[in-house]
Amino acid sequence: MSVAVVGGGAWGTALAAVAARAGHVNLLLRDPAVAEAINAQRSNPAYLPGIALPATIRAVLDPALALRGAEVVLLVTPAQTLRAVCRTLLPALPGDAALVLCAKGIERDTGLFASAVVEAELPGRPIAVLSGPSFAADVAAGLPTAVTLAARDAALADALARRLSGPAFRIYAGTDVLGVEAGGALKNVLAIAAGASAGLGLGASAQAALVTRGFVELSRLGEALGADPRTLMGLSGLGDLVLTCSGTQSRNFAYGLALGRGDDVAALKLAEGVFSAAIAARLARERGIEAPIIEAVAGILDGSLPVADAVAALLARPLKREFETA
Ligand SMILES: NC(=O)C1=CN([C@@H]2O[C@H](COP(=O)(O)OP(=O)(O)OC[C@H]3O[C@@H](n4cnc5c(N)ncnc54)[C@H](O)[C@@H]3O)[C@@H](O)[C@H]2O)C=CC1
Ligand SMILES: O=C(CO)COP(=O)(O)O
Repeated sequence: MSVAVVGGGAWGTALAAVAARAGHVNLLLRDPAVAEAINAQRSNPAYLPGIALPATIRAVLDPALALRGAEVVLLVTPAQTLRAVCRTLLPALPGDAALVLCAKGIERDTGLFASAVVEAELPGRPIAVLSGPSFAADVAAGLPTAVTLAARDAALADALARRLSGPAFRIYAGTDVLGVEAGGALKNVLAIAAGASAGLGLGASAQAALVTRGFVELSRLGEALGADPRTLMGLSGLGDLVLTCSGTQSRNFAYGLALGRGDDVAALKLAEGVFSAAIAARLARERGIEAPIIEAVAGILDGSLPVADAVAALLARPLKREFETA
């Protein structure tokens, strides 16, 4: 299957590098300087510094050229850009190309996950989602990584998992599209909380409590949205939550850390949780799901809740059972 990747940032470049081991990959991006660096120097210093890229990646600026003959198209731009990117691609997209959605987020204006956005913009296309604990730099460097790819059509998921896996990049196939998306989007919000806790110097015990109680929120909300609990316990839920809450290699954690320390966040890299927090909190509220950590992150980000007050509010919650017994 011939592959094209849309988005030449860290993750798009890393996924193109894996897919390019099995054949030529077109990488569609916007910045001529990045395209030039990839084609001439086999590197992407703007987004993946220090990593040598295979010669089988071709960076392309023209959608028609990039997508010609593509059987699989990976969409790897930030979640909030997905709808606009679909509209840009439509005239050039081969009708039967399978779309693999790799962004982790919730569309802030609609509350839709990526698959619903793409189904609305490009109806009738075969769609899969890919998510799981995987830092772009690790994947591009060939370090062992495992992720989940889900499509409603199980045979499509299996075929895509085979095509996109690499020697150290293991893709587990599944059919729970919503579960994979919910895990990937919600863990970003929770990683901001974990980073803020570290920035406030609350210690490793608080960190563990946040990750654990955060996972309860991810599970409750994910299940209320229709996710299979086993997916949420898997790579794209618990797995990615653990990774993203583990340190500053995560941009969401780094963003929270800066908030906790009172540092400026303006120049930080993309942190998808910033855009998903308020809508995640709203989705929880609308479904009557208790999600105090997600609510706290949303409040910190919209400026209504000082970071220190968020901690006090979480600690002041009434004591309760850890879980209800039948
Ligand atoms: N970096 C990582 O380790 C991982 C990232 N992801 C997810 O992948 C998605 C992309 O993240 P990164 O590549 O890391 O971000 P990035 O910030 O490194 O790159 C974003 C890319 O999207 C392009 N872009 C931004 N707005 C655009 C628009 N309106 N139209 C077309 N292109 C646009 C930028 O030019 C850039 O090439 C995010 O949803 C992220 O959560 C998922 C797994 C790992
Ligand atoms: O999704 C990721 C790892 O799985 C990347 O996390 P950050 O976007 O927080 O860097």
